[in-house]
Amino acid sequence: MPGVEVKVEGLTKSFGRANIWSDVTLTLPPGEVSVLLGPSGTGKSVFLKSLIGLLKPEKGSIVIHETDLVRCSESRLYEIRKLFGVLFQDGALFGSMNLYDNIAFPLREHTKKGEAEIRDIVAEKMDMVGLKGDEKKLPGEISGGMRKRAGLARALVLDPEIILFDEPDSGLDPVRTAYLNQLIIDLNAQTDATFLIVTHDINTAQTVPDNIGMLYRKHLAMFGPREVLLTSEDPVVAQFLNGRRQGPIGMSEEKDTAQAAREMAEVDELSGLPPIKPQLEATAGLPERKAVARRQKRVAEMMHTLPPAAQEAIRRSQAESGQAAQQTGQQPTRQQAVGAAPYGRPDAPTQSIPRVQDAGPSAPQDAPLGQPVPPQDAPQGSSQTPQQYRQQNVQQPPTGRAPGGPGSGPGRHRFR
Ligand SMILES: Nc1ncnc2c1ncn2[C@@H]1O[C@H](COP(=O)(O)OP(=O)(O)OP(=O)(O)O)[C@@H](O)[C@H]1O
Repeated sequence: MPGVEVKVEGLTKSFGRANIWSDVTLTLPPGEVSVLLGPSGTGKSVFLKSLIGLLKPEKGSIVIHETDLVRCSESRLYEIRKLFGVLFQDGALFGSMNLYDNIAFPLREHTKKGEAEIRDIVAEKMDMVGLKGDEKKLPGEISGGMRKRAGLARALVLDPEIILFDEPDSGLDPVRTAYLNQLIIDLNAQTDATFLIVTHDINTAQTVPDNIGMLYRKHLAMFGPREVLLTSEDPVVAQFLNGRRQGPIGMSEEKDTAQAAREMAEVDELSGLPPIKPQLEATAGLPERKAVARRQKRVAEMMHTLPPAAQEAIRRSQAESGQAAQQTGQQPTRQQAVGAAPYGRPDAPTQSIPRVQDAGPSAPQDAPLGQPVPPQDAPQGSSQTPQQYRQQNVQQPPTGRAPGGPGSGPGRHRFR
């Protein structure tokens, strides 16, 4: 099923008096792969949970298929949640069920399909994630990477239009992460669903997404084509992409302005960025990602609004993929042709990460909050029970409102 656009506008979430982020505005383009980065504790998981209606933002809107999830009825929210597949960090499998039953579970819970049809669907999804033959294994008997792939197969069985990945690479070695990243791109080619991945892994951010966003200092500091963030020389981005201690991001909170400025002055190479890596392509033999052509057209239309370094990187990658197509005897794609057209206003400004000195004082991200954590936010172990699944899973009707801030109001209408 083709992916759907997700339009987030002016979204604000607090727990009691502690604001997590404010005024988050972004659009996940249909069928494209987007990554959300950000230092620990900046509210990436809270954002994912808000998208699927497990948490209720107090301001703003999340519009999917013309429904605002923040304000719609519980029954409509229940319908919209069926469009989502979610890969939780640990796969969130039921420890007592084998992989087959785990993956069949949503079909048995939410559809009237017979066992023969369920068998075909489970077999197809297990094959897609490379788990054919492992049906009888229990979650405790397999590796973390296999558990993630089983969780992914379970997220796929209802043919979701949107798939959310909460740190798919956590706990995996670099080789397994590389395989999983290729699997994500291959699944995007096969499903054309809209993907949003929360990750800390720089290699994932560099090679997988079409778009990258970054949460920082309680705001969405940036969201746009991958080349914008990957070429940004902003100190926060440079520190994050290089995994350095020196810079504005501290251990558990942002550093104060003076300390960050001292470190910046002491270390000259802080402005450098790692080279841009080519984006992964779907494995040979699979269908081409439909999102690629749509994205190229979209990016060509917004090219004049992007910073010069991002424009240059986009042109370079289009030229490289055009050359690769020529070498393999393929026609250059329509997008490569679009990329060769002249661009207007190459120096137009775009949104950037706020400098340290621009930002106000910040509270420690890990400060204890005066509000009880709702059940769905409890830490997940390596397995769960069907009852926990029913509490947490997006395909279940909400059992009650998660505590949010006081009241809800109209969001500001501003798109990035
Ligand atoms: N239900 C809740 N009640 C109160 N505070 C919460 C709740 N859920 C999350 N928080 C707080 O919100 C903040 C952001 O948490 P979140 O898990 O979204 O961060 P994150 O960016 O995903 O972090 P990490 O990268 O370390 O996983 C944290 O300070 C956390 O304690």
